[in-house]
Amino acid sequence: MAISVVQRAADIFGFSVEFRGYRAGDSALAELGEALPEETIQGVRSSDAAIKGPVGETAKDVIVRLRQMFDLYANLRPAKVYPGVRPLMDGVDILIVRENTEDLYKGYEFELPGSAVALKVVTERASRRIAEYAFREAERRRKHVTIVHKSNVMPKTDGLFGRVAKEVASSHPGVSYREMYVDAASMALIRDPRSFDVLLTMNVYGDILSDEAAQVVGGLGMAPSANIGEKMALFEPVHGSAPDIAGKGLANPYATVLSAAMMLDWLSQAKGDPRLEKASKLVESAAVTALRRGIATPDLGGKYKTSEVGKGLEAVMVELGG
Ligand SMILES: NC(=O)C1=CN([C@@H]2O[C@H](COP(=O)(O)OP(=O)(O)OC[C@H]3O[C@@H](n4cnc5c(N)ncnc54)[C@H](O)[C@@H]3O)[C@@H](O)[C@H]2O)C=CC1
Ligand SMILES: CC(C)CC(=O)C(=O)O
Repeated sequence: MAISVVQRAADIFGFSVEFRGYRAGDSALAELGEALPEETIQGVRSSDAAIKGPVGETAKDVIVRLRQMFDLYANLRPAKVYPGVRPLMDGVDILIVRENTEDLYKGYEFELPGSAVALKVVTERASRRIAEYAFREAERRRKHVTIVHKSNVMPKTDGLFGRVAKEVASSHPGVSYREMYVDAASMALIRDPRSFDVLLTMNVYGDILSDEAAQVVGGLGMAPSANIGEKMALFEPVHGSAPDIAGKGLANPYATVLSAAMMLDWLSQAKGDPRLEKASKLVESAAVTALRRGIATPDLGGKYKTSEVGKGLEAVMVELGG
């Protein structure tokens, strides 16, 4: 779906795109013996940008590895109410900025006799660069950051993250901020989601809170994401392989389509090509128009299959793109 939408945008705005497909995930493990084959790693490395679909139970060996391998340190997870969806509350527009390379997802787990241990890794460098990213994003939005951690229980690790985030806050006087413990933040996301603009948090909390925020704005089928590094970026829907609905044509494709829009926007800045920015805007506005017209899967109350939503969306792109 992402490919056809990007190709359609390319046709409309007159730029060329070369798509290369690479295997990863459960099927790659079963058929090739590796969830993340070397060819896929090289493919990601040599591309201008990458987009990943759901890969299943081996997600840790694919996406967590790619994030760390290519230092894709900023995980951007917007949670925004689109027309035609059924949100818990209207008017919500949150950007979760999640540190993407450290914390318990670093993968240092050990078994001992009768117990198991995981190391939570937090560095000043990674905390500072993600906080800088979040405050810069807030400057372009509603100028408010909520810093989320649990330093009352983990004063060394989460304490470091919170301290560095507040130091960064002091160099962005135009952006206001508040601090919340993650348990209180998860409650506030339900009770008062409109009070959030940018939510800056650590890796594990960001993973969990972004599923919650997605549900607040209409469900995981509406949640795109970006994994951004200094020079590379990889885009993916927040959701997984949805085994309960897989193969039935029920999966909502908007999360993937909106991830493709994020990719075009990132590429427009990376390449300095305004046609790519126009393409990104067209994909998003076509999604808005299609959703207004009820072109949606059953999770949104629609009656269309995944592929029908894709065709409908492309038709709207052509209509809006001229
Ligand atoms: N970043 C990644 O690659 C991720 C991978 N996963 C993997 O995906 C597999 C399934 O994980 P789950 O915990 O079940 O999470 P999931 O995100 O696949 O599904 C959770 C719920 O959301 C629904 N859902 C997800 N995507 C949807 C869509 N596009 N349209 C409509 N409904 C949708 C599902 O039907 C399910 O009820 C696991 O193997 C997990 O490891 C899960 C989350 C993220
Ligand atoms: C490895 C993934 C399943 C973890 C996750 O849900 C994510 O980081 O998006």
